[in-house]
Amino acid sequence: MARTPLLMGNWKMYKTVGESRSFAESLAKQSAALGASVEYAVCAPFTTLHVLRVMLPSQVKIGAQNVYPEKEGAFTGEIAPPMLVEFGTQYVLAGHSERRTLFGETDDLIGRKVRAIVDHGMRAVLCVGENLTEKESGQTNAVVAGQVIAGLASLSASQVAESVVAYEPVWAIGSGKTATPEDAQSVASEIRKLISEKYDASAAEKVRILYGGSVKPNNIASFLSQPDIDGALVGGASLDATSFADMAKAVGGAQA
Ligand SMILES: O=C[C@H](O)COP(=O)(O)O
Repeated sequence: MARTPLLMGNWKMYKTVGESRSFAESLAKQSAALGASVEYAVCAPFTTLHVLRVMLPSQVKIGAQNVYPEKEGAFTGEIAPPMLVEFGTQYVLAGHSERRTLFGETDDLIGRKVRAIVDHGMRAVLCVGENLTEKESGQTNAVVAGQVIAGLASLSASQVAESVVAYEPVWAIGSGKTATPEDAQSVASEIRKLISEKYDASAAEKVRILYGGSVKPNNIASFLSQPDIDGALVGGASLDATSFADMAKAVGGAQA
């Protein structure tokens, strides 16, 4: 069964409402690049979700970068799943390395976020990846496996099948360095094998695995052409509409 490729931008803490409007207008002019066989999404700051939902080409889904795992309550500064649903949010990132390292998010909290995202009918994008020290000491697969198991722990096999895992080596994020497509494929293949063992073959076959870390228009196809890599989670290169459209064209080509 073929998995639908997913090109997902993560805008991080970039773009005001005005800048988001300009992005949407520019991408709308280039919407011919958005082929029907690929799924597109932008994970944007909360303040821009409404304008993006209204203005982005309809092929591009709305994603959020974070959520708090409670329906409502006295959690100052946090955002609840129903608030995201109301904006038409379909994807939510959980466990991005910047959340893990800068904000101290633990595997336990990330697992609760994944559970809350799925419970509210959105799709979780569980981000995993090793840092440089872990890579250099040969721990990549062990670190990634631990994060995958903990992040998905509360989901059933059919819920895992509908979720997304983004493999993002921490040392490749925003650094201009990427994993080689072969190394990224090797980790993606290990993730799929692990999901088959922990859940079932159907979940492993259906779950989409993305690569992230310094993906650009000129290298995205080399990742998407790997058998276990189903898309990309793109930071910096997703901020410019023409760059996003160029990646969309490259993804279409890689899957053709
Ligand atoms: O979520 C996206 C990743 O952090 C990758 O960011 P980057 O494409 O700027 O390296």
